[in-house]
Amino acid sequence: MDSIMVTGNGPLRGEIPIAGAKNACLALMPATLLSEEPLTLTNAPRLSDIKTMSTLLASLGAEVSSLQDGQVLALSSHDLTSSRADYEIVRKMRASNLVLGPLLARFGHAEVSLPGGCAIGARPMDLHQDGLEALGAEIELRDGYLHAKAPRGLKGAMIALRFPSVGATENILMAATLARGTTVIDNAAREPEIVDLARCLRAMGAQIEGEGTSRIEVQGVDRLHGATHPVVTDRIELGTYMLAPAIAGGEVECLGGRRDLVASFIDKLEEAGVSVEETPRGLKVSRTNGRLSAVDVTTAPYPGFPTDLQAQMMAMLATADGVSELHETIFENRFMHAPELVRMGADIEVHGGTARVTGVERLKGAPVMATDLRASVSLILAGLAAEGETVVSRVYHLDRGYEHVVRKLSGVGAKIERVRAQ
Ligand SMILES: CC(=O)N[C@H]1[C@@H](OP(=O)(O)OP(=O)(O)OC[C@H]2O[C@@H](n3ccc(=O)[nH]c3=O)[C@H](O)[C@@H]2O)O[C@H](CO)[C@@H](O)[C@@H]1O
Ligand SMILES: C=C(OP(=O)(O)O)C(=O)O
Repeated sequence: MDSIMVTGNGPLRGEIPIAGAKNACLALMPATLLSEEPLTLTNAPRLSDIKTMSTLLASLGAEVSSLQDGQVLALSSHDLTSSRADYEIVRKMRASNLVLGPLLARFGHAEVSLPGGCAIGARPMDLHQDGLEALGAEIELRDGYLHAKAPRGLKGAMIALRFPSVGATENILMAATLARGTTVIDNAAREPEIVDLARCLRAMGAQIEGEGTSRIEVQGVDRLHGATHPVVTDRIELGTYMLAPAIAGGEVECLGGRRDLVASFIDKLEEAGVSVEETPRGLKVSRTNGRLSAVDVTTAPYPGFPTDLQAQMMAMLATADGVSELHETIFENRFMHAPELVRMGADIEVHGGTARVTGVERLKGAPVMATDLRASVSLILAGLAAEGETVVSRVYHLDRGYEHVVRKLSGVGAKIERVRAQ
């Protein structure tokens, strides 16, 4: 297995282009299942998760072509042959569950393997299931698969989510586009990826209002048509690279970055002493003077502080002056990076959903192991300012969500390389 070697070598300078959002693209791709006509996605990120979703869609009979070095995805679901999402693919990536709503809406039945938990938490699908059942689906769990059918078709309904789940909102939203009548999703997730999905569905002919608020209303239509849609900027990749100069010092412009995508995250950066400036091309981040200050962070659904930036933020706070508390409220087991940061000399105590980080002057390079996607990149960020060499193993987690990480970071002066497995 490949690993990444980083050597802390001082301030970073230059620009980093930010890719299209993994989590938006993973919801947009299954939207192809809703229409017989082609869907083209531009600004797609080049990631292993996107390849996994392509494989899943191809297993259902969809055609997926990757054009322009992977930045354009041409999808067609004209001749679907299967409505079964197999365990062998679903187990590799939880977002595979996003084919459930579209398949059910298009075919009136679907069998989707239950993804199961992952390193960060149990991640059940009860909200997806309850929402689709409210639309008239009958769903039962058999042999590890959710067997869903809607013998009389889907019918619009009032659905109030107990929690604003991103995936459940996406599955219900996609299914509702082809349901008869009006669907209202209350306490809907408000993430930019939901807004992006709604915009794409609208370009395909869906009637949707309220995306980006807690109440989404959908008027079902008989059919959706083809469309071309640009994937929204990846706010998590953006936040990750904004932390590179915050940790290592220097000034980096993140091209394509927008303040509104990461406003609550920027509030915390600024509170810690990082400077963030909007430019015509994106966001310029700099840290020029001295040590950063400790800040407390609580993760929350959008527009709150994203759980997907919590690990990376911890890497920054590991060397801030004072004691920071990080409260993780979305996933029950998302501090797996803490013991690895401790191996690098960080002072972190974890009690349940709270991590108490006492900033140290400097981290020291060490061999560390990534357990999930954001944990792996947090260790790379920590390595940027650590003394000596940090070797991050299990890089396949990183490949799920960060394209060209070595190229992007070495482009701003970091000493980083991928060490290929023998
Ligand atoms: C591919 C993708 O877009 N992944 C993102 C998506 O994941 P995902 O869509 O899985 O996240 P959710 O918003 O659904 O999950 C948030 C919380 O709700 C719980 N829950 C969710 C569904 C359900 O039916 N029942 C239930 O209890 C989960 O266990 C978790 O504790 O949003 C998360 C929260 O912003 C991000 O961290 C992930 O990167
Ligand atoms: C948790 C993440 O992804 P997924 O939902 O695909 O596991 C993530 O992107 O940080």
